[in-house]
Amino acid sequence: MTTPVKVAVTGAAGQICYSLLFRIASGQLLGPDTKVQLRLLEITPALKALEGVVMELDDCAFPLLDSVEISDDANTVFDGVNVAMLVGARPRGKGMERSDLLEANGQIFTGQGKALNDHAADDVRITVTGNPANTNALIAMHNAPDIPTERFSALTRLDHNRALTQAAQKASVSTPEVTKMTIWGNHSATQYPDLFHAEIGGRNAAEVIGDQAWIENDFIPTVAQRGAAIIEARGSSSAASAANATIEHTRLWLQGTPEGDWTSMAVRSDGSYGVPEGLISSFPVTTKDGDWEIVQGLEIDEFSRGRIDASVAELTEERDTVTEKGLIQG
Ligand SMILES: NC(=O)C1=CN([C@@H]2O[C@H](COP(=O)(O)OP(=O)(O)OC[C@H]3O[C@@H](n4cnc5c(N)ncnc54)[C@H](O)[C@@H]3O)[C@@H](O)[C@H]2O)C=CC1
Ligand SMILES: O=C([O-])CC(=O)C(=O)O
Repeated sequence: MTTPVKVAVTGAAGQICYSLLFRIASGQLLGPDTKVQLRLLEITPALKALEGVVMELDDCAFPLLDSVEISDDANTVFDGVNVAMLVGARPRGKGMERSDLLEANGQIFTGQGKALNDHAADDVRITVTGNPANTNALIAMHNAPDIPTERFSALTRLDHNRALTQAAQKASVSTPEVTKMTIWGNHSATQYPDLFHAEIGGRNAAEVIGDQAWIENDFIPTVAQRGAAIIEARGSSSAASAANATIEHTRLWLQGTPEGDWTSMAVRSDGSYGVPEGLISSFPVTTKDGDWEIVQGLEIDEFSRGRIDASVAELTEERDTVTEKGLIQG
């Protein structure tokens, strides 16, 4: 057994966390040899519900769960944490876009950025799931000047997984046959799920599928609108699949992407692929030992260029909005 890892999770009494916490505690994030200390943040009115969740965690008698602490104070929860999963934020309802949540949620990430800056462990790795995830991560990053910017990320692995399944079903293969999937841009309706650099059974995925109309009129909108379709069907937003993706995103970041494959992760742009430096945008990323690198050298044709630019334009607008609101300094 190695030293226990301190994992902070916000929004711990919410829907996503009702799946996420149990999977972390059972070892699915850090593996079978690492104990976990859970640090759970909620707003004061939700602490009672969170106590109930903690009772249930106790009742699982997870061998790897070393301790659980709860609080409504971010400074306490983030003290010494190695991993922070920022899930706590209001979800959208029917007919809303995720960016409509900036007003309600943006502020949360100024305070949490500052608290992480002042209290997290030196090796902290931070993932934002709460929407609008890219711009919330940008806000947290700007409010944590002492934390290296590469420690901040936002979740697009859920979109990546959605794209894997749509492609696998179309090609009548199982999901592990689909590799090198990329989600570019924003976790929003403008995101660009890219089949042109993906592979199916080691061959170019777009060529294997051989149906440009399906890619444009079916695949891309289905993946990009999947969150809304789930809200329409379930009456509330995806929870178990979001928890699954949050685990997978962080596990891959800590343990590394498999040889010959990559993941999608929204990280601070260094200007790669013409994405303005400083935006938190989704890229194809390889990871190793807790570090990530944007995959370089992919050729971007006119179709992909237009899609990436449209999503990045939206991210730029969101950044301008939060700058105007004073949530980040321009
Ligand atoms: N990036 C992604 O792929 C996905 C993101 N989401 C987003 O994740 C967020 C959470 O979704 P759910 O768990 O379904 O929502 P939920 O409403 O069930 O839970 C959110 C929880 O966050 C708590 N919370 C609110 N403000 C907080 C604060 N300042 N500090 C700590 N906790 C706070 C609330 O009390 C609530 O318990 C939403 O913004 C949703 O849109 C959901 C699915 C996928
Ligand atoms: O659509 C939503 O609001 C929740 C979410 O981000 C997703 O399911 O991708």
